Amino acid sequence: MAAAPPLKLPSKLPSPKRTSSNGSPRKPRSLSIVALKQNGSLRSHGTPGLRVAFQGSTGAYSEFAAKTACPDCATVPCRSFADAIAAVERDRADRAIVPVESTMEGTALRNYDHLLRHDLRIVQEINLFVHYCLLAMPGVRTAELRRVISHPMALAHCGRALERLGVDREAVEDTAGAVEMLRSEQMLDTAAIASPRAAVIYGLDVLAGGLQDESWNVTRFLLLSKLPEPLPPSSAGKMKTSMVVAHRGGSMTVLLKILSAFSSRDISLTKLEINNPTMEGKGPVIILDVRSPAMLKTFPHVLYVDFEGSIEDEKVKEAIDEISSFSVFVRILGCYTADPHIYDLH
Ligand SMILES: O=C(O)C(=O)Cc1ccccc1
Repeated sequence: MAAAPPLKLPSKLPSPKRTSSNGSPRKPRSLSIVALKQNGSLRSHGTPGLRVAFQGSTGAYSEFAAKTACPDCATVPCRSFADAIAAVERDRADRAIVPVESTMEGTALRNYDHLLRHDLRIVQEINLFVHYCLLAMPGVRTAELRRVISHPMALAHCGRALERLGVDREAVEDTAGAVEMLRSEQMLDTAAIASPRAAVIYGLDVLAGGLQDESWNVTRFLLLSKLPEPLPPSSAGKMKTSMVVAHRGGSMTVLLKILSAFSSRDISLTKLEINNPTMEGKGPVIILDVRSPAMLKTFPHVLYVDFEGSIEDEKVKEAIDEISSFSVFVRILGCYTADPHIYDLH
């Protein structure tokens, strides 16, 4: 895998609006949670009662992102991201939300892998500032800590702070799940890294805030749907398209051809990530070819490409046709309105 280029959100979003999704950044919103039981038909983002599945427990960052994207939705906690996808596939949720990249760590390839194996489409993106706090059981002091637990991304984003603390690190499924675990097992030598809101929800003490190694810490989430949605009107804002290009050899040649197809038509790329897992001794990338009959295919080389424009634009169609003619596999992952905001929920 090529080194993941950090997301350059400041330059992509010239004057990002740090927006509180509820108009009051400090006040926790009450979240409505539904169990994984209901049946229902597909609803659009704005519809009250839309069910959005996320990986984690109540208070996870993904849940905040879901509430930001669809303020009136009911969130559906799931044990894993695979379960969140399954919830949508089995109509127990209308959408799934997934963190796919962060300014500090680049692309979360594991989550992309899940996305590629299923027939879901990206229908919206959400950029969220992520602030991490160190949370412990009431009364516990920092000097008493031996261990810190959290989601792997949170542990990675707070590496320097954890080194200074000199504690063991343990990865768990999600940040809020870590807080829940502290609470239910009454752990007195362990802290969790999670949001200030998780501290309020679970009644823990905040021992420290701003734990992330870099203050500019934005995570990009994608909202996924089972069925295609009508493209938003052009008045809704700039459109963006995500696609995957997979092939069996000559990464550099394919890369140059892709760049040429886009640059010759003046189409701006907002993401370009090369994934060559077999070069690291890992298995190939598995992608569902959604054309009929749908089938799983394996590829040693994959490129994730996001660009400005809609699949209905003539020049975008031409670029995709040109790329498809290079004996590569192309799948459009979604076409959606580019999010001009960076939401701040701390
Ligand atoms: O664990 C969570 O709370 C999540 O939603 C995953 C995550 C972790 C860290 C940053 C963004 C999302």
